[in-house]
Amino acid sequence: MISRTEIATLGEFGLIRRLTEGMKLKNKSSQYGIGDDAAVLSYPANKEVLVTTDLLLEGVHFDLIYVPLKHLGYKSAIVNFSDIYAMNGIPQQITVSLGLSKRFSIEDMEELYAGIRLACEEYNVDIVGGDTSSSYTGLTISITCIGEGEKGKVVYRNGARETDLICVTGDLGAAYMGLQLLEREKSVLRRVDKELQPDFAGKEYLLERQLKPEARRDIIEKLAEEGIKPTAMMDVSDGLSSELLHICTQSNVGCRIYEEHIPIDYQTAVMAEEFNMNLTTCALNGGEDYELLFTVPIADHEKVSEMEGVKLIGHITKPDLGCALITRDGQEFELKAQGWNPLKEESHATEKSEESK
Ligand SMILES: Nc1ncnc2c1ncn2[C@@H]1O[C@H](COP(=O)(O)OP(=O)(O)O)[C@@H](O)[C@H]1O
Ligand SMILES: Cc1ncc(C[n+]2csc(CCOP(=O)(O)OP(=O)(O)O)c2C)c(N)n1
Ligand SMILES: [Mg+2]
Repeated sequence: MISRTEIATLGEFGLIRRLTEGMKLKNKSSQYGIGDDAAVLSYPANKEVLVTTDLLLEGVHFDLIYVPLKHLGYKSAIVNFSDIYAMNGIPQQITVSLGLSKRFSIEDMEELYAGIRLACEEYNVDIVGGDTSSSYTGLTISITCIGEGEKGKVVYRNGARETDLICVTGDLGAAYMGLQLLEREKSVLRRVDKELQPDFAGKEYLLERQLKPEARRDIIEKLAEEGIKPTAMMDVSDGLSSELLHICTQSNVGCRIYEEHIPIDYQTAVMAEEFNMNLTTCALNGGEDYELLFTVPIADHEKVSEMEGVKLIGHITKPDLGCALITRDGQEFELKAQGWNPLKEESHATEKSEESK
């Protein structure tokens, strides 16, 4: 059994020391990291500095019944890197802020940090600071990521223009099916035998996409190599429909995407069938794909259609045509943002005192 040491035995500073032991700064832009009142960063004049932040709350964004802490740490860092790549930038530093309840031991935090540190090693990012405090309500993780973009090369959500092509990387809906699978096994295990291990054979890809997603650094590198600067770009965290509507609203354009071109993995399709769910709906609204959605001028058609891992799914239109999906049988449906929304009624957390009323 893994030993359990109360966080109180080390205190805040002891814990921070333990978690950040042996960390070395890798990037030139990281002048000074952990240990003072603020980190010191230094970016050259030809770079833009990009800043993004994400808040992850236990029970809202993750469930520790089926998410190992190391995976959670890895994913918390990755979702921030993904936002920097979505600006056509390169992540350089993160700060990590934690709210911890008494349920968590030093060993738990070491696991979480092992995941964060692994992601930082793989993506060449420095951890330069953070904050640690106690919490009454489980685990809270907030990561801020700082990245660099080349002046004139940063890509916003508002640059899509009529006739541009709409591209998406990888495949969609798998992380969502992974979550459905884990939720199903959780409720089955609760009812039956605690010792029984669920059988995930043939569904590994879905679990990997939910538990250990990657950010598309490779695509950003390839676009640069090919000399392509997307006109608009964002990452798919809440679902393709929702993100496409963001791009179209902010760019004041409409769009047409084609059901038959939406990239979906075989395992996602099998799982949707098993759950009796509409596959296209899952791919459009599932979320947590952390793929890149971008638009390019029609002149780049040949280049993007030859890029591995990139699919053309439609095109940008005049704003008055609205945003629509063309189904396999040629019908047109208005795109709606039905993606995951932590603030919508059913999922909006209720105050404990209100619940007991
Ligand atoms: N509480 C907040 N205060 C200020 N800005 C916020 C807050 N929450 C979100 N934003 C900003 O709103 C914009 C959209 O946020 P969001 O939908 O969360 O984007 P993403 O899906 O990329 O994380 C971003 O520019 C983000 O920084
Ligand atoms: C217990 C649990 N509930 C819900 C989800 C699904 N989920 C968590 S984060 C997320 C999308 C992104 O979250 P958000 O707070 O909107 O991040 P942002 O778009 O701001 O980056 C989704 C679909 C999950 N993985 N686990
Ligand atoms: Mg956000």
